[in-house]
Amino acid sequence: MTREVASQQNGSPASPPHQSQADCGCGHDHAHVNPASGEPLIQARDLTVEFGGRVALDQVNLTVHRNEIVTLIGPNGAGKSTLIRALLQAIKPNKGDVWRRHGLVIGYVPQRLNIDPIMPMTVKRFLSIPSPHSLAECKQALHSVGADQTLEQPVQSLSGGEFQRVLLARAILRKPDLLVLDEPVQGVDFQGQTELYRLISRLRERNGFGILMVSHDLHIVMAETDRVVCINGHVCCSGAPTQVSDSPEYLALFGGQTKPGLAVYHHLHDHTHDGMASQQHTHSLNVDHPDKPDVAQKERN
Ligand SMILES: Nc1ncnc2c1ncn2[C@@H]1O[C@H](COP(=O)(O)OP(=O)(O)OP(=O)(O)O)[C@@H](O)[C@H]1O
Repeated sequence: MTREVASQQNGSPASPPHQSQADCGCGHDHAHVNPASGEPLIQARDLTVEFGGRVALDQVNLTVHRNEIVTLIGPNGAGKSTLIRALLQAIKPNKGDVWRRHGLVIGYVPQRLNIDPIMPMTVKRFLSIPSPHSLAECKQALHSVGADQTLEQPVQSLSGGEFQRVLLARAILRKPDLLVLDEPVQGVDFQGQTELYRLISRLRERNGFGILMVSHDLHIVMAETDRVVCINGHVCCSGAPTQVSDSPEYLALFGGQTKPGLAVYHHLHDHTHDGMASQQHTHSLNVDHPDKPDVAQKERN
């Protein structure tokens, strides 16, 4: 049995969002406030989306605050992208609404971006589509994502990790309040994924963005996430990563994918992993040999 989402008020989109004082761990997504979080930026309220009479999202509630990272997880076809599109107002919900803070600016990194392989385009040019930006701004944005060297390169020549960083730089150039990232580590190897998630976390720290991202990853992403919302047409459960990973709803959906002997932990140290074999260096604690990992510290709270 799934834990149902607590219904939030059905006010107009202009009315202030509901907000509770702390993450109570009840599994409901009723705007749990991380101590580090600030004001609500965006809120889905009882969103229902149907395609041809088929329900893709059923009364989904979700809030993202300034300075917090919320990760959406769920199996294929669970409605993650549909929820993102509804929040971006790219599709109209059949029921419910989306509340946005007045003047909210969103930087969006889509799941897919098809770039014409025939038409070479430098990163510099790519960053100025659709809005022009000065060279200094482009350089600064690339610097902030650790991709300075790509400025003059054709976009088509970038590695998966470089491309995702450039997409992030492009989103940041909008000076967003909220970053929405639909699977930001696609096409990136394991080590690169970890580094990208840590970069996203640093961008939040530096800029105070609210960040909403979609991920298929069950372990690495949790290390850099304040709140996980697990959806499968509806919100199955939500809360702090360790709460969600222990919940029966999460285990019913993902339990089979969890590698034996691995548990979620928060990545508290600060180093790069150059030279480490990515296959051997997982970012999960080996619970069979808890003394083994020298780079991990299990979350305690
Ligand atoms: N434009 C559309 N027309 C019809 N059905 C759609 C449309 N967009 C999404 N769907 C359906 O809605 C459901 C949710 O799709 P969605 O892409 O949101 O899932 P997802 O969780 O993002 O999946 P994935 O992890 O595979 O990307 C799926 O059954 C999908 O087929």
